[in-house]
Amino acid sequence: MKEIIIATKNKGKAKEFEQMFLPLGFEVKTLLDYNDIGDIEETGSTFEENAIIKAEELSKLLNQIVIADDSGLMVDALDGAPGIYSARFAGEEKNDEANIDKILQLLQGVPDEKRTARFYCALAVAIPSKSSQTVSGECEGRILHERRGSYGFGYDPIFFAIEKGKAMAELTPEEKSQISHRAKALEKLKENLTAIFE
Ligand SMILES: O=P(O)(O)OP(=O)(O)OP(=O)(O)OC[C@H]1O[C@@H](n2cnc3c(O)ncnc32)[C@H](O)[C@@H]1O
Ligand SMILES: [Mg+2]
Repeated sequence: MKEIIIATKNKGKAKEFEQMFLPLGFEVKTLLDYNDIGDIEETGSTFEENAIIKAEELSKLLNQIVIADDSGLMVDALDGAPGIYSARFAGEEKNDEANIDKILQLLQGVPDEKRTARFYCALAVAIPSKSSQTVSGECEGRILHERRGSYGFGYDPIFFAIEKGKAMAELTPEEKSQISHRAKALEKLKENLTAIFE
């Protein structure tokens, strides 16, 4: 099987990429398979910049085509926060549960109609000695008042996905990949980038 490398250390993302790339005939490798490679610092000011930083750094190291995902949650009542800081919203240790608690606390007393939010995903593709490309996808939703469901990862338990009428964490992997920000970005990648899929 062909192989595609994703510059991520996030287990939830890695699982989703495995499931989404399998039908395309790709086996996914991630930074979880290269444990001698350290953390790549996300110094950009947009999702796109951070995705490019991650993809290019690993692509240079391995001299291979690499995809990276920079994603996050944008809450309207918090002026778009946590945004690019989603992973470390409640502290450097990147704790999903603490991040969720912080969102719920900040939105205490905020009524449903003001709890609108979206997930955003930028995917960057770095190809050795070519310039990098990015695509993005979004998924509209609302922040719930409490956790629901046990699928997925990250902020999924408190994100009500409008298109499905359910919490993201109540969706099976197949259902999530019909509507997610990540799946939408990947769709565009398939259209735009024949180089990795030929
Ligand atoms: O940088 P890598 O190694 O890929 O892993 P990361 O977890 O640090 O990933 P990001 O920097 O892109 O931060 C993404 C944050 O947004 C959250 N997130 C992204 N996609 C999500 C999804 O599909 N469902 C729930 N939360 C998501 C995720 O939990 C993180 O807190
Ligand atoms: Mg990160």
